[in-house]
Amino acid sequence: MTTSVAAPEDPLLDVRDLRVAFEPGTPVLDGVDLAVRAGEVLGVIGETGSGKTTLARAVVGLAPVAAGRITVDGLDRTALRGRALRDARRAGTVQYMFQDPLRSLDPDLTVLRLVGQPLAITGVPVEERRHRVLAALDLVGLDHALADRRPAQLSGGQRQRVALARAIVTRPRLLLADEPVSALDASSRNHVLRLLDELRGELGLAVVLISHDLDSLAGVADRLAVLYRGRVVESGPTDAVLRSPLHPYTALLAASAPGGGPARHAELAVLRSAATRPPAASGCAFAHRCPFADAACAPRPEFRTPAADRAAACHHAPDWRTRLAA
Ligand SMILES: Nc1ncnc2c1ncn2[C@@H]1O[C@H](COP(=O)(O)OP(=O)(O)OP(=O)(O)O)[C@@H](O)[C@H]1O
Repeated sequence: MTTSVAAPEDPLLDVRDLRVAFEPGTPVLDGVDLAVRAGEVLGVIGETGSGKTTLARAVVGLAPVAAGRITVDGLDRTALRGRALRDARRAGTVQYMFQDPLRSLDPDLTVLRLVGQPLAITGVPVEERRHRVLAALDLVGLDHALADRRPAQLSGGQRQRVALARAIVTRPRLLLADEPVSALDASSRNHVLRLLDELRGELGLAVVLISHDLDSLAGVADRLAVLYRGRVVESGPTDAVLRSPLHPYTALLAASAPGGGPARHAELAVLRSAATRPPAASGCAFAHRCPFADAACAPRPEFRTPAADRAAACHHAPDWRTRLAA
């Protein structure tokens, strides 16, 4: 079952039919497909518990993959074991920026040591390490004078940049940034998002940008994947997805975002009007909350636009909007 759209060129990250379960029989990710090209930012949005962090952790080998395939630059990472897995991790091709830099950065280490850690692991000599750390600090706009400070002596925005410098110091091909701006004020948030945008161009990075906040993604993500209860319910170019959502859940997210306008408020009222029922074990993941759900929603849904650049896991994707207007 496929609910996302493969990028037109060979993707750098290709996730197919991914299933992750911490307990048997209760998948946290249930048949996720997504693809990201080099130089592209894919925004992954979804409410709390939808599986965003688990998706990123699965890509870096930190979550139990029950089925499916994760390919990075042509290498099937789910097939790696033992030494091959260790080597792939140490190579630093894929970097994961943790959600909370205050907790993920060792409080006892200086910025120089923190950012240099991934290089130390790969055996880069001290002098070269220093040189590359300072170059990474330049890239993220941090003054070299901060190199001797520890995390507690930095602002939230500076800490987030240290986390970013640490993530790019190995010159990765793929960066998974998990809520990189959620703890920041508006000005630092814009700064870090702009930085990510520049870095993907300068380094040809493929970026998976995870957020529960549509506003943070709207300005920087080329495409969006909307996660709901462990499934990608909609994917496509950001502007198109936000302008005319194909899935009622995406419409609910878009209408709830600030600046929706009166038309969106009316839509929101309808979308929120459905009485919530217990979720069904099969079929559409959103049916229990959807005002348009009917018997047609019992099989697992898939809809694609004729140009195949957008997809939605909704049987009613072509017609629910007309019913909304009726
Ligand atoms: N190690 C684990 N063991 C058991 N269940 C887990 C584990 N990690 C995550 N989960 C469960 O998987 C589901 C998805 O969690 P995940 O952290 O991926 O969601 P999320 O979308 O990133 O949420 P948030 O926006 O709150 O960070 C949740 O129900 C969570 O309780």
